[in-house]
Amino acid sequence: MGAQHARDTTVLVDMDEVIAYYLEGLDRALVAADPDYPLVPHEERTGYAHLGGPGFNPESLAAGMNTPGLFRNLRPVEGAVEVLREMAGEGLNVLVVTTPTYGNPTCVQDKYEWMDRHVGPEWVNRTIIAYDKTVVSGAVLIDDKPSITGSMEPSWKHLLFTRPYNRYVESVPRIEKWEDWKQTVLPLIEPSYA
Ligand SMILES: Cc1cn([C@H]2C[C@H](O)[C@@H](COP(=O)(O)O)O2)c(=O)[nH]c1=O
Ligand SMILES: [Mg+2]
Repeated sequence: MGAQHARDTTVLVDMDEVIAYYLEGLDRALVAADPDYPLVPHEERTGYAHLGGPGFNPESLAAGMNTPGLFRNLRPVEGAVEVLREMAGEGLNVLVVTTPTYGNPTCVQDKYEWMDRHVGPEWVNRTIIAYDKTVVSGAVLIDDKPSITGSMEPSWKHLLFTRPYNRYVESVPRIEKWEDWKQTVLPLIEPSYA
């Protein structure tokens, strides 16, 4: 079979903190696991891995992160589901690419169920759960993590989805909010597409 597109129109979209509010769900799970857990207000997080306040117990953090059902109950980010559908409707090949939490026994199933419930059943097989996002081919990856590394030189250009803990990053182009997708995503696919 020949190539279906004359150029790569694949847009890869991260899940946690990009289309689903992971940190809200994690906070609930942390307090359930340890009522004294020192939560970090989201606006005060200084980095991606800043998940506990002074004196936090790493075992409580692990218990929260590994809570069954955590990933099933996340709230969708405003506008995200609509934009996924809109991008697909414009002929882009949209795939959701997300890293699992290995110790969470329901994480993988929860992520597929979340996509089915919030975006639609046809999006389940558009969901790639992978530790190494560099092996997934695409034109653009929209992701909140400041630095994404793996075993390959990525084919995609990273578009940083703005969250409080990545505001200090200046080296990566960013998308501030979903409604900006046309101005930010399309020029990275091909300038003439915009
Ligand atoms: C936002 C965030 C996520 N994680 C954990 C939770 C998930 O298992 C993965 C998701 O990673 P991805 O880069 O969004 O695919 O990582 C975390 O540990 N800390 C965070 O701030
Ligand atoms: Mg993320």
